[in-house]
Amino acid sequence: MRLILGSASPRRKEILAQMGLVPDLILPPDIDEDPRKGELPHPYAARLAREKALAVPAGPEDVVLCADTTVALGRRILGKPADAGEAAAFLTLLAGRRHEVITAVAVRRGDRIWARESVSAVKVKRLSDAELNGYLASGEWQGKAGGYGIQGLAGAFIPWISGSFTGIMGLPVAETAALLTAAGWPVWRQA
Ligand SMILES: Cc1cn([C@H]2C[C@H](O)[C@@H](COP(=O)(O)OP(=O)(O)OP(=O)(O)O)O2)c(=O)[nH]c1=O
Repeated sequence: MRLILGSASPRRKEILAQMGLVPDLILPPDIDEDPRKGELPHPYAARLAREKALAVPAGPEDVVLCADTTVALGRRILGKPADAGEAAAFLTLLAGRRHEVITAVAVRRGDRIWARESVSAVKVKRLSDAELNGYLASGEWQGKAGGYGIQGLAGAFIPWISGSFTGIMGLPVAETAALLTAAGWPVWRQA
């Protein structure tokens, strides 16, 4: 039995380490992440996490862990910005209001899949041009849903959250521990 992290996200590897877990293998899935026409943020995140878990090649006893983090502004899905212009547009949309961050986690062992969602509310303060431009210049928006990472410089833009900090970062520890345990992975053995 091996633990396979199906993710290219360095944050997910770090958060697993925080849980005392080191994956035997990291195999990032390659799936189409485009939302379907009219697809809402919650079903989208849940679908992607499952599709990622199914796309990772694994033996029947291996435990595969995948997740998807989606920023939702009402019915709108904000994914990873393609470039600085899109990151600026996302941050401008998010500034001065609350949004949701959904991280869906899926664990697969053989044909069985266990899945859960972590939902957090995040408030972003109003942003000055200096803040926005400074953040864009940092490049930290790259590869992050909604164009920001709460764990980095953008933490200064976020006065309030309700939910799970690790969920916003990409892997909610409580839900992940529960799913791994359900799938038979001994979460506390290595602690
Ligand atoms: C909102 C937010 C997202 N993120 C990151 C977590 C995820 O890596 C990324 C969302 O993209 P995902 O598609 O969930 O994950 P990924 O493409 O990085 O990796 P993989 O699909 O291989 O698992 O955004 C932060 O690091 N901090 C934040 O505050």
